[in-house]
Amino acid sequence: MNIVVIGTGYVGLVTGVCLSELGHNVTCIDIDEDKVNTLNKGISPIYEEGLTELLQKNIEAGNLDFTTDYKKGLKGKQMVYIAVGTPQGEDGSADLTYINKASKDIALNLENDIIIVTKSTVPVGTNEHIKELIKSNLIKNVHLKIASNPEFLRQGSAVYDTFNGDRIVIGSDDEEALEALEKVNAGFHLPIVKTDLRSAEMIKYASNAFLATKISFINEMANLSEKIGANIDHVAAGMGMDKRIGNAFLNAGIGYGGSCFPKDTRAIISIGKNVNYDMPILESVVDLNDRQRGIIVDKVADRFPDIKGKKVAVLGLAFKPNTDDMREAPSILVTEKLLEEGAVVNVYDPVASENAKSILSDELNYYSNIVDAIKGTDITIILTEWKEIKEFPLENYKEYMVEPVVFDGRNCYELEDASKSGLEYHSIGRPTIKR
Ligand SMILES: NC(=O)C1=CN([C@@H]2O[C@H](COP(=O)(O)OP(=O)(O)OC[C@H]3O[C@@H](n4cnc5c(N)ncnc54)[C@H](O)[C@@H]3O)[C@@H](O)[C@H]2O)C=CC1
Ligand SMILES: O=C(O)[C@H]1O[C@H](OP(=O)(O)OP(=O)(O)OC[C@H]2O[C@@H](n3ccc(=O)[nH]c3=O)[C@H](O)[C@@H]2O)[C@H](O)[C@@H](O)[C@@H]1O
Repeated sequence: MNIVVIGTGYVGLVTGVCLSELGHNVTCIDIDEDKVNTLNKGISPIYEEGLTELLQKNIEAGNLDFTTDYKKGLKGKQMVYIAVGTPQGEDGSADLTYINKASKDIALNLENDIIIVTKSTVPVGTNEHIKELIKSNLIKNVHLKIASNPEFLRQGSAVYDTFNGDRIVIGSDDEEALEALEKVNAGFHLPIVKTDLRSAEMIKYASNAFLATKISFINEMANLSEKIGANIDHVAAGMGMDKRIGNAFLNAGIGYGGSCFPKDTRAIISIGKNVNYDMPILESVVDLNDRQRGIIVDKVADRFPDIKGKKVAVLGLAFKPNTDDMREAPSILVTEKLLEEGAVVNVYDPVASENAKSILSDELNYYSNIVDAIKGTDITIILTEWKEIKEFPLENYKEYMVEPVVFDGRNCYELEDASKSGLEYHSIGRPTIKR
């Protein structure tokens, strides 16, 4: 199949690369010229395991190329995937500016019949809107079909998830579009859920909202466990063994971040508002998550009422491990609050530091390894559970810090190990270890 993908962010790039790996002929279009030039050289602008290898292999094989030119990109293609961003608007709803612009640009450059496939996460009803928008701006009398194909990949394991996902969802009110998409995706050998347009759009929001709910739920249990002397690790393990609950997504911590859960939970609440339907469960999920992000700073303030002049190391800046993405990362709020209180803040992240520099305060001191970041500090705060941080020996905090007090926002260490290490160790939903 000849395919064009609009947008080379996480989703567009991974989709384009993986479809080319299946043997499809793929062109990716982006408005960002620098990105397109970099990609044509085989360099990935994002950090994702396995992506660069597949990118280079398929460019060399002649299956994959990148352009800013819609006319060239769309020429002779049978399918156009839309994978541009749908960020959070000011009122919490999904901002469709990029979707609208891409749709108009497709219409103004399209010269043959095409199936439009929406990969971006869009409010229910948007696919119909996209089709109408393209139709009303067409320069040639061509035939359009539309399908929704929401994306479920996780950052940090995007390529793996694409080839090993639990399901592929395709929604359309057109049987031929469903069949064509089923064929395009056949090479992934994954279960395919076929449904109508609106249900497919809703599956995406409902899935993200449910996962976010699971996280806020376990965080609420963690906060209570801490107050009544229970250990959330044991509670989650005991709950998760019940197959009806499942053990995934029960890691308590400082809340969910990233480019999707925060915006998608707010967007679905806004979808409800549009039809006068309140969503009290999701309102609470969002509210608890907002509070959870600040919980580690509250713990520091309880223990050290005045941190002015104290040296603090922050380990992990990305919103989760294995990505350099800083969108909605808890490190934004935490470093801001620490600096506000007058602390001297050292930071370390294995890959997100460069991105962090353009987002976080210039007053932070960046280090290229954990030992240098914690040397001479009074407090260490862990915000991202990178493997390297989880495997960093506990004895080292005692050796390099002035006073070894560690606040672990991701429960990286076993409580039993922490209690043997001679540290003062605070974590989430577990008893504090005193020296
Ligand atoms: N990031 C993720 O892990 C996931 C994201 N999604 C959804 O996928 C969509 C895309 O997300 P990301 O890839 O993270 O977005 P992103 O913001 O990283 O990238 C969007 C890309 O689209 C390009 N773009 C914007 N307007 C354009 C236009 N008119 N023509 C051509 N290119 C244009 C931008 O230059 C950028 O490269 C969103 O709706 C998101 O909710 C869904 C699942 C996972
Ligand atoms: O729509 C999207 O964009 C994507 O959103 C999430 O993927 P992602 O944001 O990349 O990362 P996750 O691994 O889901 O983690 C999201 C946040 O939840 C937090 N989290 C996750 C799991 C957990 O048990 N506890 C927890 O606090 C993570 O630290 C992170 O901040 C979903 O997992 C993907 O299926 C979906 O496609």
